[in-house]
Amino acid sequence: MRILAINPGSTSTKIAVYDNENRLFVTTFYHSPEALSHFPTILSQYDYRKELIIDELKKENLFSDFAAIVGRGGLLKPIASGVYEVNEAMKNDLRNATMQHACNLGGLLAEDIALLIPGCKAYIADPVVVDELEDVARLSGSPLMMRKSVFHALNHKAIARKYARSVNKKYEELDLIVAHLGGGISVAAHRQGRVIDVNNALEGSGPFSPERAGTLPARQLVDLCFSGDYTQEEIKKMITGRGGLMAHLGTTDAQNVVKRINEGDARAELVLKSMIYNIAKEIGAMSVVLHGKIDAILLTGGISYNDYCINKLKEYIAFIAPVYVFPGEDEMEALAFNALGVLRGKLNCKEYY
Ligand SMILES: Nc1ncnc2c1ncn2[C@@H]1O[C@H](COP(=O)(O)OP(=O)(O)O)[C@@H](O)[C@H]1O
Ligand SMILES: CCCC(=O)OP(=O)(O)O
Repeated sequence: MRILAINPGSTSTKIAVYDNENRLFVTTFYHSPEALSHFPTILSQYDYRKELIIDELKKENLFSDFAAIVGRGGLLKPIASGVYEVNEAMKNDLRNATMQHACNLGGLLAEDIALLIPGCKAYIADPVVVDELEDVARLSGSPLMMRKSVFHALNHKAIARKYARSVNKKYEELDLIVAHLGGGISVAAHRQGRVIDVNNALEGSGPFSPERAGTLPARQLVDLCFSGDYTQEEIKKMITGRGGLMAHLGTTDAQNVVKRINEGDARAELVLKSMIYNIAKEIGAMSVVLHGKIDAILLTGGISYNDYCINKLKEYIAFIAPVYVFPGEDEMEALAFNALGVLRGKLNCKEYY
């Protein structure tokens, strides 16, 4: 059975073709800020990304009899972890999502391309809105504002399961802290297979990241909003897209920041150390959520490739639990294997409504 997995990210689109468990092909299209600047919204990037995918598959002679196409799921209503068939309700919510992120294109692209192939199914798996929060984690200090579960659910679950397999345990038997350290950063407490607390990685909570501001001082933010100096759009960009390393240092590339530190840039050193310090604090917070009973801390995402960052982070957190590093992500395989599980009747396919 052939599966096509599609993962649209803020700066790239990844695709992979699987024949059952065997990966036949994987590639990443990188989209420069200039290339994306022509598109006023995420949705308007749709045709551009779709053509790239189809052209590449045709070029590789891989545009064939896919049994299923599975996309990274977007900013839908809060839902349970699992695989969902793309349907009208989902497409409608993806098209009209108030929060913007390229993953909103995953389900739409999967369905549109599946329609070109007779009998081909379209799914999403573990979208960024997987919500398993405990009730106590949902309240903020204002009844007008609830905390939301928005995070790298697909990679968190894939890495947690991979670690569980490596110690011959089930994910559902373990208490873990997982930190995805990418363009956005999410730190979660996984208690026996459920993500009971996590920072909202997209909308301004938790540590700052290469392109996001994380939690900001609330009163100063209010003053900024009403200063008349910034539009609503500009303030939103300060929170997501142009916050964090980008705001302080003009780059979202953590690798470049480490290079600058090695060249003696003291400002770069302070900012990166502060980002790491804030990640460590969030991991500490999640250790309390798990009552200090933690089997392992798992670090993943692109920044986990970097020894400077990982070593500095370990200096803070190593006392909490053993730390394991899974650089990059396992999202493409997780997407494909989730689709295979459904096609083989081993996983339940859920309905979105
Ligand atoms: N070897 C590396 N050293 C330091 N940072 C890295 C390295 N490789 C990737 N990164 C950083 O990881 C971040 C992107 O992580 P990634 O997981 O690819 O992002 P996303 O979560 O947006 O998919 C960028 O800041 C990038 O510079
Ligand atoms: C939490 C939403 C998904 C997300 O932030 O992904 P990236 O870090 O890849 O932009």
